Amino acid sequence: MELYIDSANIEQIAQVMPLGILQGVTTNPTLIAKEKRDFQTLIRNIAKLVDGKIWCQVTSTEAESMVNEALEINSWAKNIVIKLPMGMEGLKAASILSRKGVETNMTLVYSVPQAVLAAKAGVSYVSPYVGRVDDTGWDGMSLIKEIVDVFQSLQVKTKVIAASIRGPQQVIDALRTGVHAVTMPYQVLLSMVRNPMTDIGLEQFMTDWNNANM
Ligand SMILES: O=C[C@H](O)COP(=O)(O)O
Repeated sequence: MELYIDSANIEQIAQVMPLGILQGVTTNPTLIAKEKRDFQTLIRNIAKLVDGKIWCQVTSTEAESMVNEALEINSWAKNIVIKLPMGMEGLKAASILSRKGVETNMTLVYSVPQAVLAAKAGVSYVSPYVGRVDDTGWDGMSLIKEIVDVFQSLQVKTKVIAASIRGPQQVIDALRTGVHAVTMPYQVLLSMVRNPMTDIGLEQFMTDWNNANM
């Protein structure tokens, strides 16, 4: 079971990595853009905080440029791995990069056929978007389950990382499908940690402890 935080925010990442429960960080161009910092500097700084992988997406649109960009990003730190967008160019780039031994993750996966093609291109991970599928009126979790089942029955080595997660229960539902990994936003991770009953219980313990005349 691999868990990642879906964030490019240094403060959030610095807070959660020491928990020792995450295998790394996933980013995307939207998350990077939100930080309003120099791309390379930001990724290098995140890489220093992360004991694990930092997934960084290329923004080029043609396979050849995607490959060059991926190789450049990949050279910034040892733990940086590459996200490619699903499509003809992404598949081409994935095939080239996998032959070069660069670890890749095919993102924006919305169907089992897309996941199968990405696996054939040699990606290490596919990222189906649970929340965004739900937004369209379809069932994101069923998509995850179908991809996991097809990969298992075909003995495909590519791992499935459930992305676009909107709440703690979705993390658990995704894990119950047999998915290899889940990436979640900071707020979802906090919601998994916290429970009002835990807070009430701890407050009671401390009150009783402090009131005791020992
Ligand atoms: O990069 C993939 C993200 O997990 C997408 O999540 P989002 O739908 O919350 O933007």
